[in-house]
Amino acid sequence: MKVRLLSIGKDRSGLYEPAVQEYAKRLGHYTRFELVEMAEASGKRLKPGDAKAAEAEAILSKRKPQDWLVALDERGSLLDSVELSRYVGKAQTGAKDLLFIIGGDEGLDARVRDAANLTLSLSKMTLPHRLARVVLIEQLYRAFTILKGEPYHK
Ligand SMILES: C[S@@+](CC[C@H](N)C(=O)[O-])C[C@H]1O[C@@H](n2cnc3c(N)ncnc32)[C@H](O)[C@@H]1O
Repeated sequence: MKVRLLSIGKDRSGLYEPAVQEYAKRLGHYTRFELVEMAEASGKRLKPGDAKAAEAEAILSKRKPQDWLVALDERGSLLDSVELSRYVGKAQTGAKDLLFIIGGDEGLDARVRDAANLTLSLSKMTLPHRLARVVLIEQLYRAFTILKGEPYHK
């Protein structure tokens, strides 16, 4: 199984990158894991709606036939950690790969949300996309430890 976490835009502050790298390393013990970063289209002087549409096209071009696409959005479904681990486990037993998508400053285009197998909310609050990436990657690590019955999750 392969898990990819695709995000739009860079962590200009550098605040979150060490945590992301730490959890990426840990996740690598459980699954093939890849971080994918794409440039924000808003930097290309497009209007916000056009930028989101351009990003949607680039995001959807990364989807492979065996991927379950999970779009991160504050209006999505709220799962607890065990429910997320079950979702990951279902993908694993179904020989599916997981492609998680975190949007940029403007959020995700409706085309990405519509194409998703799951729209996942981390909370009803809006998080900066880089912080959302840290929370998600920790929850993915947690999900694999739950699937293995390891004591990390209490
Ligand atoms: C700054 S937010 C964009 C907010 C934008 N106004 C919107 O309506 O989507 C950037 C990205 O971070 C992720 N994100 C932020 N808060 C989130 C939350 N509570 N749950 C899930 N994803 C979140 C989403 O992928 C979102 O597209």
